[in-house]
Formats: sequence, C-alpha cells, structure tokens
Amino acid sequence: MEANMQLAVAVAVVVVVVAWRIISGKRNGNYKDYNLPLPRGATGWPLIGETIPFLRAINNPRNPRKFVEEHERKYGPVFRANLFGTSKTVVTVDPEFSKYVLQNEGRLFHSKYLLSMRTIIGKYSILAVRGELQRKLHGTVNKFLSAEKLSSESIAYIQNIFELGMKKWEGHNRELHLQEEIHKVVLNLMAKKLIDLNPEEDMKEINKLRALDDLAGAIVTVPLNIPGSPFSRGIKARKTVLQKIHECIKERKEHPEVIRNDMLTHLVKDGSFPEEIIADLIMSLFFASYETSSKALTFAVKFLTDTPRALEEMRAEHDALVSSKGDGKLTWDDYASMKFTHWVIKETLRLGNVAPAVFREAAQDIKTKDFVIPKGWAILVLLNGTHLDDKNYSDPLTFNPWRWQDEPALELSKDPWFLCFGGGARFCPGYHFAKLEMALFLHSFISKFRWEAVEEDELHYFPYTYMKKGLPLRLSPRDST
Ligand code: HEM
Repeated sequence: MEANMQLAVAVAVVVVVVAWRIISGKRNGNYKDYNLPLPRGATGWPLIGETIPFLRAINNPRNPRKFVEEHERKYGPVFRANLFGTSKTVVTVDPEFSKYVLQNEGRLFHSKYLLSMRTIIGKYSILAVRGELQRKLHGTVNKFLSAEKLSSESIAYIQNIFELGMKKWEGHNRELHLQEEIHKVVLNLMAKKLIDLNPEEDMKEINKLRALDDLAGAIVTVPLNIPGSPFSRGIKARKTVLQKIHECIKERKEHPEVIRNDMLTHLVKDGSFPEEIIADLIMSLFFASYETSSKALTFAVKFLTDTPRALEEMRAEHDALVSSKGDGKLTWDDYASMKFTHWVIKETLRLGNVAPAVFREAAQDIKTKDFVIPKGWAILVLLNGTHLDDKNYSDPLTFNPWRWQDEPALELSKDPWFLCFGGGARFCPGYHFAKLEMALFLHSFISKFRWEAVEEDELHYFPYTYMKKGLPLRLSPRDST
C-alpha cells in the first residue's frame, strides 16, 4: 500500500514537471502574432523558480554575477527568469536595454515594487506613485535638493553634524562597528534636513526615528503581519515615524511664524500637496536617503581600508585642504576641488551597488528587434549585474578609483554604464546631496582618524546591501602615535 502511494506520488511529480516543461517550452515560442519570441530564459521549478540560486549567487562576494553569467551565456543579457514567485520576470544586465527601460518610465514602463515595500513606504510614496503625481513630487524634491540650493545652504550644517557625531568616536584604540555609527550620524543629518530636528537638542525625538532601521528588512519579505516578523516590525516602524511626521506638520501649521529651512516646512508652506501625501513623501525621503548614503559611506571606508594606496592619496588631498583653511570651514569650491574624493565616491558606488536593482513593469507589450515582453510582466533592472561586468569595467571586483580619472567632478558621469542613481524620470533626486554628504563625511573622518580593521568583513547584496559584521574598526586620533 505504502509502495503504491509512493509510486503515485512519484508519477504525479513527473506529470507536473513534464507539463511544466511543455508549457514553459511553448512560452519560448512566438508571442501572439508579433512573429517574435519572448526573451529566452529558464522557468526553473514551479513556485520556487530560481529565487534561491539567484540570492545565493548575489550574496557571494567572490562572484556576485555567477547567476547572471550562467544565464547570460545561455540566453543573452536580457533573459527570462522565475524570481520572487513569478515566472513572468525579465532580467536585464544589458546596459543599453536597462537605460531604455529607465528612460521610458511612465510611457512604456512603470515602477513596480513588491507589496511588502508599497505597504511599508506608503501608497503615496514617490517611489510607488505614477504619472502626474510622481512628476510633481519629483520636481519638488529636485528643486529642494538642487546643486544651487545645496551650494548656498548646506555645507556648514552637514559638516557640523558629522563633526559632532564623530566626537563620540574619539579616544585611543577605540573599537566600534562603523556601519552602526555611520547610521546614527546619517540619521541625525536627515532628521535635520527633512524635519529640522537638531542632534544637540532633540536627540530623544531622533532616537524614535531609529525605528527606520526596521524598514530595510521589511521591504523584500512576505507581507504577512505576523507578530515578530520583519514585515510586522516594518509596519510598526512606519507608524512610529509617521506619527512623528504628523506631529511636525501640526506644529508647522500652528506656528507658521517660526523660520525653518527643512523640507517639511517648505512643503507645508508651499501648500501644493495634502497632508497625507506630504507625510508619505517625507517618509520615503527618509527611506531613500538613510540606508543608501549610510551604506555607501561604510563601503567607502571599507574599500579605502583594503586599498592603502587609495587611502594615502585621500589623506594627501584632505590634509592639503585642512592646511589651506584657517577655520576648517569648507566651501562649495573646496568640495568641487576634491578630485580624488570624487573618483573614490564613484568607484564606491560602482563596486558597492547600494541600490543593486530597480523594478519595473511593462505598461504595454514591448517589442524589440529580438523579442517581446508582454504587458504586465516584471522587469528587474539589475544594476550590479552591469556595474560588475568585466565587459564594461576591467577587473570589476577590484576597487580602483583611478579608473574614473577622466571624469567630471560634480556631474553624474560620462560613463554610459554608470547607473548607480538610476535614470530617466526617476533618476535619484538626492544625487547631489548624497555625493556632497559622502565627500564631507570622508573629509572629516580621514582628517581626524587613523584606523585598522578589527576583523575581516565582507559585503552582502540582498535584500539590501550591508557589511556582514558591521565593519568593526579600531580608531585612534590622526595626531597621536
Ligand atoms: C548613495 C546614495 C544613493 C543612491 C545610490 C541612490 C540611488 C537611487 C536610485 C537607483 C534610484 C532610482 C529608483 C528607481 O528608479 O526606481 C533612486 C531614487 C530616489 N532617490 Fe536616491 N539614492 C541615494 C541617495 C539618496 C538621497 C540622499 C536622497 C534624498 C535626500 C534620495 C532620494 C531619492 C528619491 C526620493 C528617489 C525616488 C525618485 C522617484 O521615484 O521619482 N536618494 N535613488
């Protein structure tokens, strides 16, 4: 009886697998009457698909492109894959096609994020909304974070907040986990920039915003609100941060006479958006700026620690700046003059891939000369697949800031494959701010400290990018022996 049962189960499994293979094989034929096939690719196993090998490969620091390389070899740089529960997914690591997807946002493609992420960041989040509202929100953020505005207003207070945070790291042979410490100073900075909380006076309120730490873990997860799960912690974190934002909105409305220079006051005074949209915009700005820049800074220190020649060149650049300044206060021109630092930042972003991928959905059937992507299919623009490809960058897993030596300092990049800040209508509006804060942080950190790694650490890429052990370092003041 038991043997019969086992046989029945085995037959059922074979039937399902064969049927699946036949169906998926058919799907590789021409699509509709376009006389073009779907992108070539694998469908993997029913339900689980290829998510596990994909994640395993992407988190392997020695070869994060393994999954991509295998698929690219068989199917080309735009291929079908069965990821995150859907076989209707197309992955692109073809820089031209990736750019085409990003640049046609709102026309041929829409942004599309997982339900867990949309729930956590809010239905009016700039990342989730589409069409006219996205364009309006994007324009507003762009204006507030433009290079002109930053050059006249931001340098002094950014420098101030970083130096204040770094005071807590002083002392001889001070051991700390830099990833966590950078998180705190970047949160102080964003709390000031977005809702005018001051680390010298409002630390209690800023500490409440540490709830943001739970967001990253909740965005790529099963959206089931089970107590103690990452998703449920994310929901709770959203509530805490939203509550703080609403309190601030109320205060701005009741006391319009108070002069403030934060993003929230600007939005409330401007009056273009209802409160719910303002709150979700501030929430998504916290989300988009906090994890990204703090991780980028952590990675910059990690890469410099591992590349003594680059660290030496950074020290020379920043020591020269320090000795040329009587009061230590930097200007926009000083920032623009940090030539090597700009190369270090670009190389950190390329190799670190703080935003490893962006998601899109085909808004209509997309026809290219080689294939069709049907309307509604997901497109995973795998940015790290492009940035770590030896066809685009020689020796791509090596930190080599000198590869950027022909690049303009402040402008994005002449390099057509550099997609670290996305592209098209959703190109990161925090681009100038992110670069400025990275340069100012590195200036203060390198001028103040020398350091060594306490133990080896490595990057992980998914579901978000982080240092596995939090980058444990031993710091001492530069001027001590
Ligand atoms: C190293 C730091 C950063 C990196 C690598 C980065 C990367 C990106 C990328 C790749 C996108 C495109 C997402 C997409 O196409 O779906 C994006 C969008 C965005 N970023 Fe950044 N970002 C960084 C820092 C910041 C900062 C500091 C802010 C704000 C102060 C910010 C605000 C935003 C916003 C609001 C969007 C959404 C734009 C839209 O959908 O219209 N980012 N970022």
